[in-house]
Amino acid sequence: MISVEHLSKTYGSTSAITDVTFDVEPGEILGFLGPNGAGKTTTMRILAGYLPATSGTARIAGFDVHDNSLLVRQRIGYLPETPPLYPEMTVEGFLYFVARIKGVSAGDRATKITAAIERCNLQEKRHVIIRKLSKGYRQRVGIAQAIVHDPPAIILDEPTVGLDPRQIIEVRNLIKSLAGSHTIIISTHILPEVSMTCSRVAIINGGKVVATDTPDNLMNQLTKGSGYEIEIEGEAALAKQVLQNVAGVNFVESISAVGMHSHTSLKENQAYLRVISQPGTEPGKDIAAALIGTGFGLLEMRRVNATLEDVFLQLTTEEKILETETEIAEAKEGEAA
Ligand SMILES: Nc1ncnc2c1ncn2[C@@H]1O[C@H](COP(=O)(O)OP(=O)(O)OP(=O)(O)O)[C@@H](O)[C@H]1O
Repeated sequence: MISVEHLSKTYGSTSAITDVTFDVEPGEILGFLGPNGAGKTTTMRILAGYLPATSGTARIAGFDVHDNSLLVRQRIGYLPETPPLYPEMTVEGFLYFVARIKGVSAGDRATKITAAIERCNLQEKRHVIIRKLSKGYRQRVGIAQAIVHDPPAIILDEPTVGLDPRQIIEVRNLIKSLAGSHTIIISTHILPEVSMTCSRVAIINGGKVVATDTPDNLMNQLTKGSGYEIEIEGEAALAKQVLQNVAGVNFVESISAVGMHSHTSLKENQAYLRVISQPGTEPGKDIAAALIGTGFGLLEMRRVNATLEDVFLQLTTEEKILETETEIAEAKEGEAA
């Protein structure tokens, strides 16, 4: 339904996005996740036909967003970061206006507007002037204007920014209810938004897509992934040696009480360890047996799964670390010369 290939955009000498490629299947919700300045809004605006790309192509429902921008605009609903609302219009008046410019036939307008109002739970505010609405209701009007012509594809740029926690839940539920019958892209820098709402995620960083997969697959692929937190009685250094030799164990590290998910205060001769297991392995039983078999007291052991936050941090910070290491190496070479 949405197909993006090798899309790049430069603003003067600033490269906003580089070689962005991804697809969104019909009925899917794709989370376009990235930190501030990653290139999310630039990509959303190109997809919505509001900004020309420097190179590459984007197609929605088979139409090129640049060559057929009018046809594309009729087939998408777009909620920009700041919804384009007319504050002096009533909710219903505004939706009539949008339905007309989106090409909804006069005979269909009343039905489609009522459907959008009901879908966005705006019945009570139908005749209220937009200026008088709270931020949460305005956002719902923003979503209503994006769906009023019943487009197959919906593009939402940071749809929950500035909302309070209750409004955020309402807007997320509304977005989820649109999936299936619509294909949706949500751009966000908020991780929970993606794991709660989206079936797939594309992570963008520094203008490049660094991963595209389901949240679960991304977490499974994470090398520094799932494992166990263990509280032992005995010497940490010795326990680490024992655990390093257990099959399925990737590495072992000592952690402080603060690093434990649930912690009690440590007594003398007690330690907390984190064991990271190799992807696809479950060495829990062998870890417990190895510790007890070598005379350690096993006070607590719990499984800890990688979170999307871990994936996100790994994917969006790795390049920086490499850069820094290169910089350090170059600096050292410079010093030696
Ligand atoms: N009109 C512009 N002129 C010059 N540079 C721009 C322009 N718009 C965006 N940029 C730059 O392009 C890059 C990507 O910006 P973009 O707004 O797409 O990121 P974003 O992921 O949406 O960020 P945010 O979450 O902060 O909105 C940034 O470095 C930004 O400074």
